[in-house]
Amino acid sequence: MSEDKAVTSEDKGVDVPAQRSAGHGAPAGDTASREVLLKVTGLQKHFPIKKGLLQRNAGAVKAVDGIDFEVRSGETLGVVGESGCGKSTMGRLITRLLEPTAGKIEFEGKDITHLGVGGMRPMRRDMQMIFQDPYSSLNPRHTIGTIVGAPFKLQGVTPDGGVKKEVQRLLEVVGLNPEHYNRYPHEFSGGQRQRIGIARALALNPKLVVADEPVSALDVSIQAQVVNLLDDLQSELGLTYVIIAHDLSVVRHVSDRIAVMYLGKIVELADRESLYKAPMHPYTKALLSAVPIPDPKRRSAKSERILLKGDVPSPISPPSGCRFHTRCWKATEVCKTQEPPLAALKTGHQVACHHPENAPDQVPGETVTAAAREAIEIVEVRKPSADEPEAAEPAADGTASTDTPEDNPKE
Ligand SMILES: Nc1ncnc2c1ncn2[C@@H]1O[C@H](COP(=O)(O)OP(=O)(O)OP(=O)(O)O)[C@@H](O)[C@H]1O
Repeated sequence: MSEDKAVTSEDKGVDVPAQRSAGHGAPAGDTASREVLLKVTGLQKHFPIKKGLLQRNAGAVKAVDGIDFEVRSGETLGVVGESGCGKSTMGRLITRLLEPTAGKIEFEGKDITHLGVGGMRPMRRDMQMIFQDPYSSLNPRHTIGTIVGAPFKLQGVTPDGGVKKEVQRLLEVVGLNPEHYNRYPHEFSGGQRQRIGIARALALNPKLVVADEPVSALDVSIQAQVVNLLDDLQSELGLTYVIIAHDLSVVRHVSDRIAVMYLGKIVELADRESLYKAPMHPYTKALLSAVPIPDPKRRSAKSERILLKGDVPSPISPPSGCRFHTRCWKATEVCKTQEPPLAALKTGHQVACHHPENAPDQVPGETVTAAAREAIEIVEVRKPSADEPEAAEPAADGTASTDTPEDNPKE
């Protein structure tokens, strides 16, 4: 998230005092050299399906089915994929809101995979979650002061100067008026409510923040403001993020690395630049083809969108071999039978594909199946005319965002 950040908190008049002590939150730069904060190995979550009066086991929803990744201190890992591919389950597993079926989760080198409520209590301060829907995640009967101050109560912590003063400071940090301490959630707009959720997540000075679709419930014009706020807070407070989104355009400007998930698996994991410039997995290529092109020079070029036919298969009985083979236009016989491993085909770029794009074919000489030839439809995307406004997109420089009065944070 670091290097192309264009708007600072000062630019936006957001006063973000330094909160975290030195050591964490190293200055922006090469995240690869930083220490690993979170390490996930072979992580699985299978939700059992029970049937009948006797509640017999009738299979399982393989929501997360063996994933490996690391998150380094101070970096942002974006996690993308279509609805139902296991992103939220992954987020809830790593923050230990869900018990994993198998695999290992290490936080700062400590195995937290099966820690109980008591064991997790001290860790809760270090890892927080921001949820998708700011409307339902805030209790309508509680004031903002009570909501943002709740983590102190839960953890039995009294900040210097008292809870009220600290909550008011946090409200200011996220760009809200501290005098609105006694107001209720319904008195705030969607973007402001998400700021309240962010203030609550920051209360205990966490190291890792997992944001599950933090802007998808918000108006497009507000999305950029919230994304930029998260970006600023990361630089100021040295936070580490896992940001989950179904849309590659949301994580584009804020991620250092991006993991693409499909049916419970990570199919591609790469540095942001590498992924956007030369995606290797056909699924990623299809997702990217749906993202608006931000470069005005390239925008005038013809743009083709890859439409994947058919629905995402059921995670109860995912396809054999490569799970994407039923929707892939490059699928061959080997894809039906052998699951491709997630392998580094380039420095900082891993992919699980027998026939990757922008990389040597891993199983050359195979013939594309008849079904694969019918798997997609290519649609030419109409180029916007010169006088046509373009869709606002969360941009690092916030230029696509309109500061609507509705979300003017301090009003
Ligand atoms: N508690 C549960 N019990 C049974 N199945 C579940 C449960 N939670 C999630 N699932 C299933 O697991 C799969 C992955 O769901 P998940 O919410 O993690 O995906 P997602 O990628 O975050 O999608 P979305 O963006 O729609 O939330 C889905 O098929 C979902 O129906």
